[in-house]
Amino acid sequence: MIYRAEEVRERFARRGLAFDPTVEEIVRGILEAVREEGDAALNRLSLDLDGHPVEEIPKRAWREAYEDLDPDLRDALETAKERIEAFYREEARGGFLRAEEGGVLGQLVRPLARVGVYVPGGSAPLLSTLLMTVVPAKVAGVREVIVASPPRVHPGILAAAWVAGADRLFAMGGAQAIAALAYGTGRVPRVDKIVGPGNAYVVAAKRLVYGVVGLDGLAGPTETLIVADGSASPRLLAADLLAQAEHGPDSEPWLLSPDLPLLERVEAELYRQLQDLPRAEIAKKALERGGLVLTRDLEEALELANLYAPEHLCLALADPLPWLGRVENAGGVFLGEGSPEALGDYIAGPSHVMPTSGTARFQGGVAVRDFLKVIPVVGLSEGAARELAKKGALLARAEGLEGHARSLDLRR
Ligand SMILES: NC(=O)c1ccc[n+]([C@@H]2O[C@H](COP(=O)([O-])OP(=O)(O)OC[C@H]3O[C@@H](n4cnc5c(N)ncnc54)[C@H](O)[C@@H]3O)[C@@H](O)[C@H]2O)c1
Ligand SMILES: N[C@H](CO)Cc1c[nH]c[nH+]1
Ligand SMILES: [Zn+2]
Repeated sequence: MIYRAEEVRERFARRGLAFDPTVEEIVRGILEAVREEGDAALNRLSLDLDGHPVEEIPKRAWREAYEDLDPDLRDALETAKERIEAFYREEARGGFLRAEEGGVLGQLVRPLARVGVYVPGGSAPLLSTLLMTVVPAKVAGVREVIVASPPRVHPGILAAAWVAGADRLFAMGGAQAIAALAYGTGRVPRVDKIVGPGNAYVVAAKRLVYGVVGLDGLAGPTETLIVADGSASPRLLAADLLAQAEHGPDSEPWLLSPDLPLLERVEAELYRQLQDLPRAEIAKKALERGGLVLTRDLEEALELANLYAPEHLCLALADPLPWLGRVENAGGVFLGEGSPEALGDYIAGPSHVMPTSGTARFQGGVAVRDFLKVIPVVGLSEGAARELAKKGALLARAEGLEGHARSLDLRR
């Protein structure tokens, strides 16, 4: 379906994370049950929803899965892990302590102690998501990373846990896994923060436990928005749209271009490539949620892309670099046809866990900083404290907080 820009503008501008009240009600029930009854509810729910009780899978089984893996796949996992690790080692994470008139001001930067990572496994065993979350957590220095993934956990996920250096892994999925990580049960320890994407149940559960634990964000169904000019290949564009459409019927693939013949050729290519795509039925539904959009020019395409704030923004342009300055809202940017999003999904370097549903307006993707906390340090000299106390007391009295003002008066 080819839309005109005016037909999608309002929809793009209004986008935001919407919650299905039915899902939310189910999830509230699950959270409450796990909080109240712990492991008994966790097991019951896991049996009801996933046909299997919760179990912890020991490291020995991860290593065996790794050793049994096809050597080429093992090598691909190792390369992906090394590239993610190298990318996140670059991220600044040092604190500082600055001398200030005889005293010090600074920031301590500390890794979180225990983090829960959710690795989706309902529709596909996303072993790459394990690497994309556990590796930056370990680079940040998190002591204990606990993985949750729906039973029966795919051997590829176990092997990825081995390669990434996770600490524990529980076969548990959905809202019950989020509840177990947030509240803790007899078997599952309570974590400080939950990181990772998931379906509507997982995302609703994460939102509802925020405050009991920290969150990386609410990454849900994947989406991609490609801006293309006449230089782009219809075959590659269609393949890139289908790559993300196959995630789920709720994925959203969009292509924006001022070139109508290009859009028409991509439409024909999509039908052609769908013929033998194993997940064609899923991809077709996703294609109905997204679409092809004819824009006036590339400026309008970029303006709409910023309104939409996609998880992935792909610039399939002859010369993409000069357009980077126009990008305001995106989870990640992919420059040119040689940098397809599917490479970002697996092996380019940055984590593929990126903000969806327009949350890229205010949130970036998973990175080392998600696993750190910043603690300010104030150590003023007597002279500096005396100097600042007078103005501080004035501010306190302006707020009507006499107790604060008196505390400061005593320093003068
Ligand atoms: N944005 C990102 O960074 C990113 C990355 C990877 C994946 N994703 C998205 O993650 C999602 C993964 O979803 P998934 O479904 O494949 O796996 P999932 O692991 O998130 O969900 C499966 C779980 O959902 C629960 N569930 C299913 N139906 C239920 C019901 N009726 N009631 C209660 N609970 C129910 C089950 O307990 C099951 O274990 C996809 O939408 C994918 O696009 C996003
Ligand atoms: N595109 C998904 C969300 O960014 C990540 C993924 C995992 N495996 C394949 N793709
Ligand atoms: Zn993907």
